[in-house]
Amino acid sequence: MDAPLLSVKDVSIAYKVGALDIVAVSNARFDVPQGSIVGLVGESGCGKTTMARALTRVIADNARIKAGQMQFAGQDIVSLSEKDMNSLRWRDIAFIPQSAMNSLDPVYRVEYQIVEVLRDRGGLSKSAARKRAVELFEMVGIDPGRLRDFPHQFSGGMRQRAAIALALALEPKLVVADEPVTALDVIIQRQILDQLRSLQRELGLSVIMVTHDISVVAYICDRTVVMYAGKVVEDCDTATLLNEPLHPYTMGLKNAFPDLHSAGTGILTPIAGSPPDLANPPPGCRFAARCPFATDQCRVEEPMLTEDAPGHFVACHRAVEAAALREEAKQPGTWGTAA
Ligand SMILES: Nc1ncnc2c1ncn2[C@@H]1O[C@H](COP(=O)(O)OP(=O)(O)OP(=O)(O)O)[C@@H](O)[C@H]1O
Repeated sequence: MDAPLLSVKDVSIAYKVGALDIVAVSNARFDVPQGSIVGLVGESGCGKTTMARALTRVIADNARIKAGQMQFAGQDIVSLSEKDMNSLRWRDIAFIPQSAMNSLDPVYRVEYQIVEVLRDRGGLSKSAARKRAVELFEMVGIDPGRLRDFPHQFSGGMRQRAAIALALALEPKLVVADEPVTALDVIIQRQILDQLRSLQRELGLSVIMVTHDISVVAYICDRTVVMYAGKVVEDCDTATLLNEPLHPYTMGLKNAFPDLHSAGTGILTPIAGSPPDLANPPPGCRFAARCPFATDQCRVEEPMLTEDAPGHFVACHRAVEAAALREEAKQPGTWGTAA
C-alpha cells in the first residue's frame, strides 16, 4: 500500500486565553491516503477547524502546536521553517474556507485575484495566468465571461466555486476544505460536492473535508475521522463508519442528521447535553457524560485510540459490544436519557 500523503501523529494544539490553556486538539492522529477524500466531522467546538488550519500553519496568534507531527509528503509541517511552509501553501496544500468571502477580496475583480495567485505563487506570466484563470473557471463550471465580475456579483454557490478554483490554481496535492458548503442550500451543496468529487478524481487530489454534518461525509468522503472535544474518537472508511460504527458518539451523530440523498423526512434525534469545557476536561472518556452506554470505567479511565480491525480506529471501552449498542442506539429514547 502507498504511504499516506499526510500522517498526523499525536498532535495537540492549545489556545492561550489569560491564564487558561484551552487544548482544542488533543493527541490527534489520522492519515490521509493519496487521492482520497477524508472527512473531519464533529460538533461545533470539537477542534476541526483548529486541526485543519494547523495543516497550513495559519493559526490564531494565541494558538500553539504543542506536540506531535504532521508528515506531509515526507516533510514535517510542524517543524518546517516559515519560509518552507510559505512555499508549501497554495502550491502543495490549499485551503478553502467556509465563507468564500474569506478567500475572495470584495474590492478586486475575481480574475485579478486568481491571476495574482498564479503570478505571485506560481511564477506565471500575466497572459499565461489569464489563460489559466479561464481554464479554472471552466473546470469549476462558471462561465469565464464572469471572470471580470466582483465577488458580490456572484451567487453564494458561484463564490464557493470561485474559491475552489482559486484553491486549485496551482494544482495542490492536498486541499483542506473547511465547511465549504455549509452556508448553501441542499441542492447547491450537492452540485458543489459533486464538482469537488469529480475534480478530485480527475486531478488525483487528496481532500480533507471539515464538516459538522455527517450527511456531507456520507455523500463524499472515502474515510472519516470523528472528533469529540478535541479527541479523535473513531477513524475508518466511511461505509464502515455509517454501517458499523464502533463509537457511541458516531452512532448518535448518525441519528442527528438528515440524509443528503433523501428529502430529509426521517426522524432526527439530537444527542442530549453539550461537550465538556476544553479548559478543564473531565477525567475518563470525554463523551461519558452524554453517552447512554457509559460505565464507571468510562468516567475514570480514558480510552485510547486503538486499531480494532485493520484501518478501523476507535477510542471506546465498550467497542467490543458495539453490535449490541448499535441496536440500542437506533431507539430514539436512548438518547434523551444521558446524564
Ligand atoms: N482564537 C481562539 N482563542 C481561544 N479559543 C479558541 C480560539 N479559536 C477557537 N477556540 C476554541 O477552541 C475550540 C475548538 O474550536 P474550533 O473552531 O477548532 O472547533 P470546530 O469544531 O471547528 O467548531 P466550529 O464548527 O464551530 O468552527 C473551541 O472550544 C473554541 O472555542
